[in-house]
Amino acid sequence: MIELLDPAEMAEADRLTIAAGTPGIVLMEAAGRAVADVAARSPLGTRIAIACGPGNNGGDGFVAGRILMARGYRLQLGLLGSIAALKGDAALAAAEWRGETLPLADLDFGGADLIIDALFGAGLDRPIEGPAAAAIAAINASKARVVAVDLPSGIHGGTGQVLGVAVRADDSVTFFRPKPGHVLMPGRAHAGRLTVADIGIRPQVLDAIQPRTALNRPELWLPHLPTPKVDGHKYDRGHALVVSGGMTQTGAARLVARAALRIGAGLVTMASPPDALAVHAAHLTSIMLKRMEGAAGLSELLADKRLNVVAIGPGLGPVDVSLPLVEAALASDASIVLDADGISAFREDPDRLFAALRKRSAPVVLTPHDGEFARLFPDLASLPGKLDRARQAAARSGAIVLLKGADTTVAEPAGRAAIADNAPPFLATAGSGDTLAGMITGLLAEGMPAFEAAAAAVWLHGDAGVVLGRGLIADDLADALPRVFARLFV
Ligand SMILES: NC(=O)C1=CN([C@@H]2O[C@H](COP(=O)(O)OP(=O)(O)OC[C@H]3O[C@@H](n4cnc5c(N)ncnc54)[C@H](O)[C@@H]3O)[C@@H](O)[C@H]2O)[C@@H](O)CC1
Ligand SMILES: [K+]
Repeated sequence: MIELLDPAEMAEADRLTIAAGTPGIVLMEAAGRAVADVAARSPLGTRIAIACGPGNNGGDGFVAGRILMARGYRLQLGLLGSIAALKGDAALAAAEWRGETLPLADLDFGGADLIIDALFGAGLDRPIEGPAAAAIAAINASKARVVAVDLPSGIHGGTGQVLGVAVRADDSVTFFRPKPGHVLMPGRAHAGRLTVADIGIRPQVLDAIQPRTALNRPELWLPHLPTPKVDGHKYDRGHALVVSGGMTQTGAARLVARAALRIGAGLVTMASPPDALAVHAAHLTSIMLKRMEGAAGLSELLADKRLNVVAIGPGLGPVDVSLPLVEAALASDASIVLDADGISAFREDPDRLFAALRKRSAPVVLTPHDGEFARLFPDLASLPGKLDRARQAAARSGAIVLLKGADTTVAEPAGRAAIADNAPPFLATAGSGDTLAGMITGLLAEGMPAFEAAAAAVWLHGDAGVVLGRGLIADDLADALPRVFARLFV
């Protein structure tokens, strides 16, 4: 598992390591060396400019400068503030630097082939302005390759937000573990290629820190992915019910149903309003079809306890239709994936949803995009950072909250969260979200725990996008799953 440590957790990792006997300057030496190694992928003769800030990020810059100079690179180093004002490890690192230290404003970024951005890292705590902002503008205007130390300066390590202005790096070199800000947008786009260097912090410090955020990678959920038994039966793999909208909007529900079946549900049944039965009958093959007369009809269907998951929301229709249906689903014992119109149904009264959620024992996964999120959690929508938004929404609602985007974040009420970075831009296409809802539904049907099911579906959906690449449409995503699984289980 790849844990993501926010700046406070990372500072704690440093502190514990130093307390256990490794001096901070030893960590800084290792950090500076890792930066120098990435910079040194550019050949000798490269003209390097190093921009150092007033804290330990700048200290890393001094170390990298010393090492690169010893390797024969031509370089200039500029400092924001004075050497005399440096403290602690940064002061020690600067004392070992034998070259000239220019005022930051005197650095010739335009004449550099490579810029090392060591202005601010984990300690950035306010918007950047003044001379540092001018330096960042000059770095971004230059044609040089940019290597950021820890984080691109201006990106907040916890949220990925830009504070004022931010460096656009080609490479970022971080230490021990990545931060949420390396994965959350726009931080990920600013960071470029990420190198995570070992600087001698022992993974045992994580036992004390207990990080709650991880990168969404298979290690996180693979141990929970159900494997069908050799002597098993389709009834062992769950039975999902997908609730369809009316005659003119049935496609979304079929995307959900197909994805649920493809990913592994034993059986999938489409619950269809009477007017849409003929349309579905013309399209469905391996998915079963049942007639559903309004909310009462849905309740009747859900009296069959073998239906262990309900997917409801995609193409469901306006609030007068959708609200009673969702309330009928919420009153059942089944797990629920609530998406799209099913979420918007509560825009006038989100507390009504939260109250219903508190009464349930089976899990609910909410899968809003930003607009739907703002309908349920208007006060949280403006929080900086998707991670906090998802986490606070999960805590408030008691549901697993999956907040979509290039950095889809899944959070559970107890605080665990996973951030994905594998979705290609082609995934942002009509019906893609319906397929994702279906993938979660299928994994829940098979009995996968809800947080892991949501995280797994996000990753598998992203990988289906990678497998298909340019030209994909949502209809293809479910059908790409066999190839995705083949890659996963090589
Ligand atoms: N022993 C350690 O703690 C280690 C730290 N490391 C480096 O240390 C960095 C963190 O060091 P620090 O905590 O000193 O923090 P930073 O060096 O990131 O920045 C803190 C300094 O910048 C100032 N500052 C913050 N925001 C500003 C703004 N918007 N405008 C102007 N000034 C601003 C602060 O007042 C403080 O002086 C990491 O990112 C990493 O590069 C590495 O050397 C590994 C070891
Ligand atoms: K930096």
